[in-house]
Amino acid sequence: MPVSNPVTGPVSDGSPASDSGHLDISRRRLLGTVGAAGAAGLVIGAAGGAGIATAVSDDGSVTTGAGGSRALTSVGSTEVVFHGRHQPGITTPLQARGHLVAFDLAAGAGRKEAAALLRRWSATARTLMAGEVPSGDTGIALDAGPSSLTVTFGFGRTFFDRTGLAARRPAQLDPLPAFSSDAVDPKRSEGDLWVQIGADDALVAFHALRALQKDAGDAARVRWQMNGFNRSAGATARPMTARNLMGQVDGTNNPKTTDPDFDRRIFVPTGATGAQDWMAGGSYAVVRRIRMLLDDWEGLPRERQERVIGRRKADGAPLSGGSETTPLDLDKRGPDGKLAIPDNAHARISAPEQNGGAAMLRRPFSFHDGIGADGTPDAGLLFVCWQADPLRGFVPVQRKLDRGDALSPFIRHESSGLFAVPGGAAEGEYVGQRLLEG
Ligand SMILES: C=CC1=C(C)c2cc3[nH]c(cc4nc(cc5[nH]c(cc1n2)c(C)c5CCC(=O)O)C(CCC(=O)O)=C4C)c(C)c3C=C
Ligand SMILES: [Fe+2]
Repeated sequence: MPVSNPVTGPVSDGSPASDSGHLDISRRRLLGTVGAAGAAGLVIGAAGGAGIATAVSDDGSVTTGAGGSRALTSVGSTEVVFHGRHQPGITTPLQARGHLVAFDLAAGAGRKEAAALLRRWSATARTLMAGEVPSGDTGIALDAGPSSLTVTFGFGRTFFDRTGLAARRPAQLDPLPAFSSDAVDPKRSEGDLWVQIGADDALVAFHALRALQKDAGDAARVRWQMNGFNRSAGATARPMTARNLMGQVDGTNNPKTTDPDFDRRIFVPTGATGAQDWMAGGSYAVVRRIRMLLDDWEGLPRERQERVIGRRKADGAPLSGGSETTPLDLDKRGPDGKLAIPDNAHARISAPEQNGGAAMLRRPFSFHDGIGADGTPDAGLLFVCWQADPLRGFVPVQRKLDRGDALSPFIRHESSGLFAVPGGAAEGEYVGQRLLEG
């Protein structure tokens, strides 16, 4: 039976490898132990350097077990493929844990050092995503399977000057406009290089973060780092759209991979010319750390919270009626003659039909970095959105939200980044090779 995923839309549980390179085994029948799997099917042998054993049950599901003696739960066994047309971590279903890290190249490091770094990083990402254990490993993730680990690499505007590649910098990396409601800290913004790590296990995610930081060596140093989370797989009775820390169902109206125009909106086409040629199959990520003013938000009665967004809190259904997936009826009026979805409601203002069709794929993590001296939580959304061109995605929508979104009094954009995320690496290639060696 197909299930719905907040990022990719309906997901078939029949095919082992989906469009997004996700070996989709997590939603199939769980196998308790290799013994149980063996009764149902066949242990087909070891995969990877960690002595991982894979079991196939009679319904075709695949479970991977550490050491061959014990099956992992399906959360641990799910593997996302590193190589492909697009990098992983864009259409991959939201993971429970995330790290966003920006690096600056070290003084004196240029194109040659950057190429060597991307080669090292790609090799590490491929190894860890396959659940293999690199030599000299820290041991942090021993016993765990790949756990849907993804690692995604991007280049910031400043990377191109540092590497002598300014002529190949796409215009899409021109700085985002300043928005009137911004309270952006430059030290926690932008960066030469950006790495997004996601995994369904916190140790697996941290393990990848450590390995990549070590790989950076003398070539690059961390500029900023942010840690995020989402709901764990299996926490709800059925797969459903995620909630954010305001308690809203968030992600409903994301573009779906099955939409006919999905690729055109999210990925740079093959055949792109000029400075964009190396970006074929790539995408642009806008990253915003958005603090939620939770005390103020939680002081609002539920009905007012719902009018701020234009959707019901319980199930995410539009205030114009229907269920979560019913399209917004922006013209519908209540018995009092007022618009059912208020004219400053967040969902109305951000809807593609209000923005000349501008659309983006939102793939955020929540964050919580402790309680401030004033007693308020430093918590909110690590908003990450993907598009083929930020000027036809994030920018027009944020311009409009900036002018009159009912949500604005309850949030604060505290940092910002824009990164060119090249297409995925083919077997034997590293991410960014077409730029760095082209
Ligand atoms: C500029 C882009 C956007 C920012 C920044 C943003 C921040 C933000 N959003 C929520 C909560 C929700 N957003 C929802 C919908 C929605 N938001 C954007 C864009 C930005 N949001 C878009 C394009 C859409 C889809 C609009 C549509 O097509 O209908 C929703 C409704 C459910 C959904 O469709 O996801 C919620 C809830 C927060 C809390 C937030 C900043 C912290
Ligand atoms: Fe939103």
